[in-house]
Amino acid sequence: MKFPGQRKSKHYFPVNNNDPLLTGLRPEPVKTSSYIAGIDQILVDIEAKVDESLISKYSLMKGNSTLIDDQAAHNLYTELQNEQLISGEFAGGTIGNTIHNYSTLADAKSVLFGVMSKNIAIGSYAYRYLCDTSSKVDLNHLQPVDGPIGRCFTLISDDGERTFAISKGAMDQLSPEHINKELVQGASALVLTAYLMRASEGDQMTAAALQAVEYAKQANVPVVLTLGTRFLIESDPQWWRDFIKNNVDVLAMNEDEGQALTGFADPLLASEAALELCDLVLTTAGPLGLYMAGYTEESLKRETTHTLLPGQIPEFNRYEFSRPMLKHICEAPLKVYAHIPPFMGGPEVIRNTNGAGDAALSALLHDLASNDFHKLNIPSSSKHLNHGLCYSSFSQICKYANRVAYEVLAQHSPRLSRGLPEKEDSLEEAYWER
Ligand SMILES: Nc1ncnc2c1ncn2[C@@H]1O[C@H](COP(=O)(O)OP(=O)(O)O)[C@@H](O)[C@H]1O
Ligand SMILES: Nc1nc2c(ncn2[C@@H]2O[C@H](COP(=O)(O)O)[C@@H](O)[C@H]2O)c(=O)[nH]1
Repeated sequence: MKFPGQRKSKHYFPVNNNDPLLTGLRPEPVKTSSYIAGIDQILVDIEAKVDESLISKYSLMKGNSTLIDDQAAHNLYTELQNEQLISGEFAGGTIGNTIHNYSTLADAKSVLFGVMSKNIAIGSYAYRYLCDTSSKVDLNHLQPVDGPIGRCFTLISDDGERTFAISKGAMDQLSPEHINKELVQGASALVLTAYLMRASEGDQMTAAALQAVEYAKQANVPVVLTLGTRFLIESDPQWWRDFIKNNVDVLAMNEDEGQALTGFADPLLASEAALELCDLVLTTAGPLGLYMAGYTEESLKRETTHTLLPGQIPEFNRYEFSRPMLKHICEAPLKVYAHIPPFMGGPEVIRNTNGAGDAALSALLHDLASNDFHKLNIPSSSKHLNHGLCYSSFSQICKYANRVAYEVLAQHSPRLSRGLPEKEDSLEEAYWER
C-alpha cells in the first residue's frame, strides 16, 4: 500500500523495505493488508449538457437525484442521443467512485458489493462499468442478476448544477445473502451512501445495506456514510439523525446536505452539530474548500502552527495537528476542527464537479486504511498506543482530501485514472510543509 500524509517519499511508510532496524519490531514478514469494503447501486453515468427546460420536461428537480421509470428513461435517452447532447459515459455511483478512487490512490485492494448483469455483451453498460473500475477493486462478490445495471443521466445545466435521473435497472436487487460477513468484518471501514436507503418495495438493497452495517458493528469496523443529496435528507432529517447516531462513525457530506441534516447553513456549525451524532465529519463546501471535525484525547491534542482561523467557532483550527480518534476511546474527548481552502484556489478550468466530494472521501478512507495497515504490520509502534482512527492529523487529511478533489475537478470523469504524482511539479514541497 502507498501511504498518504505529507507527500514526500520519506513519508510513504517503507513497510516493504528490509530495514534491519525494523526487524526487531517486525518479526514476521509483511503479509497482512488492510482494505475498504463498500456497497453501491451499480450504475453508469450518462453525462449531457442540457437546457433547463429539459429538466422540467421530464419532471426532474434541479440538483436532485430522482428515480425515473423505464419509459421516461427511454424517452430521455432517445432525446439526448438525437440532439447529440451526450458528452461522456462513465462508470459511476457514489460508492463505486469512492472505492475505485481509494484503490487508485492506495494502490491497494478494496471490495465492492452490488449487482452485475449475468450476461454481458461487449460494449454494454455492464461491460463499460467493469472496464472502468480499477483492477484493485475486488468485484468477485457482486451478485449476478438477470437485468441491466442502472443508468444515471447526469444532466448539467448552464450554471454547472447537476441533476441526476436514475433508471434503476436491476441495481437495487442486491440481497442480504450476498453480503460476505467475513469480508465486511475484516475491512478497515464499511462505506455506504444514503441512496441505498431509498430502494423501492420488492428491492432488497436497503436490507442488504443494513445487514452489512450489522456485521460491521459486531466487529467494530467503522461505518462511513456519505449523504448523497440534500433532498434525501430533507425528506426526514430526524430519521437520518437517528440512523447516523445509531449506526455511523464517519460522516461525509457537502454543505447543503449538512444544512438539511443539522439546520446550520454554515459548514463549520453543521460539522459541529453532526459531531453530536458520530465521531468524525468531512464537510465539503465547493469553492470554500473543506472542513473536518472530530475528537481527540485532551492530553494528546497538538496545537497548529498555521494561522488561527476566524469563524462561527473562533480560532476553531487550534488543534488541527491532532489525530482523529473515536469518541468512546477518549477519556476526555476534545472536539477538533480543521479547514482548508481549495487546492491552488481550484483548477483553472473546472471540467466537471461530478464526484469531487466522493474523491475527498476516498482520500480520508486511504488515510484510515493506512493506519490499519501500519497497525497490522507494526503493532508495537508507538503510533498505536493511543488507538488513533487515522494515520495523519486532521490538518494533513484536509490537505490530502483537497488535493484529490482538485484532481477530479480538473477532469471529466468522477473516477481517477491514476494516483497522485509523487512530487508536485507545481508546488514543490511548500504546500505540504506549510
Ligand atoms: N468551484 C470550486 N472551486 C474550487 N474548488 C472546488 C470548487 N468546487 C469544489 N471544489 C473542491 O472540491 C471539493 C468537493 O466539492 P463539493 O462541490 O463540495 O462536493 P460535492 O460534489 O459532494 O458537492 C471541495 O471541498 C473543494 O476542495
Ligand atoms: N449509488 C448512487 N449514486 C448516485 C445516485 N445519484 C447520483 N449518483 C452518483 O453520484 C456521483 C456524483 O457524486 P457527487 O459527490 O459529485 O454528488 C455520480 O457519479 C453519480 O453516479 C444514486 O441514486 N445512487
